[in-house]
Amino acid sequence: MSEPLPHDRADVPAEAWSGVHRGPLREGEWVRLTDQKGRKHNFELVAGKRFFSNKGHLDHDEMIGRDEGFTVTSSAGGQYLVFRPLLNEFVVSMPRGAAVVYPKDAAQIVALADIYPGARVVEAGAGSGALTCSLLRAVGPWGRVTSFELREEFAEVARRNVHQFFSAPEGATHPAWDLRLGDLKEGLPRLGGQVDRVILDMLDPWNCVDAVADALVPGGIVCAYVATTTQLSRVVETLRAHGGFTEPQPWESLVRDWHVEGLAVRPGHKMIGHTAFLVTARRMAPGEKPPRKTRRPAPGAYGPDYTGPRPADVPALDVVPEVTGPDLDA
Ligand SMILES: C[S@@+](CC[C@H](N)C(=O)[O-])C[C@H]1O[C@@H](n2cnc3c(N)ncnc32)[C@H](O)[C@@H]1O
Repeated sequence: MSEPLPHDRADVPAEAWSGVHRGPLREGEWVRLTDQKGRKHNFELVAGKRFFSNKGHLDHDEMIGRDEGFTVTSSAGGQYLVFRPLLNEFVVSMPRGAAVVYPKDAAQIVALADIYPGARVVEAGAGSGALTCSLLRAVGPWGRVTSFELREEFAEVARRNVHQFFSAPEGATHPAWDLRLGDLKEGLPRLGGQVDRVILDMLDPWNCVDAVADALVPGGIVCAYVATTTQLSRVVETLRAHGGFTEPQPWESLVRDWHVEGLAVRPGHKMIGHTAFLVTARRMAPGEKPPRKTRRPAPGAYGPDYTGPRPADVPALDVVPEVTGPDLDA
């Protein structure tokens, strides 16, 4: 990217930008209380304030100044476990503008899009800033995360949440973060290329594929996060049709809790049914194309010879995927 990295906070040590705090709880920090039924309560510690629940009240002053990891008892005998919230706990309880990337998916994005310390990452949209926090953690203070957001009110929510999580000193932003108001398609070309990773969490990622291809370094990764199968199909086909990316890899992750108590060892009864799909692909070097897969038409697919009706939004494939069993060694 053309602009210099904004490491202008010599007064803030690099480790301060992890979002992790040590030592006694301070006023202004967030805490997470877990009651005896496992219910969570997250709030900011304010001297003189009280936390109320169906088990009476608790004074914030009882918690300020103590090392996290203790139990407090409320005025009506309720017991609460007190810790600072972890990043995955913070993002599901922080104020939201747009829907957030859930922790299980943020973890997959960091792993599958191979986000590393020092990486130059671009994301859109910033939304509520949930994924931004994971990306900033992964690139560290010497990386760069440029977040585009179309809507000013969402950008403001993201700014506040990121600021809150990293507990930035007054007026300081994370040194690796560059939040830009506007459309990724227009802003990306102005970054001057040399982007290592692009993460797209928006309604129409397929419309950004050309801009992403121009910005990514050879070997760079694009990762799209989409909620529906129609979006999934469209973004995969657009990446394929572009020709300058490797075969797109669609993913979904399902996470299930387990109940383990004595001989009662079984999967939990509840799980999050669906969040979104991920698609990753790597940028080829300029002028290079990936080898075409050997394919034969599948009956009933919208292939080159298909002339019947099909949903207006689903493009016909120029090549129809082979119908095979699972390739477990791939
Ligand atoms: C689902 S939200 C993103 C949530 C975010 N990743 C998080 O974890 O908090 C999608 C956001 O993308 C923004 N958006 C949609 N198209 C965009 C574009 N072309 N450029 C920048 N932002 C865009 C929307 O305004 C919306 O806030």
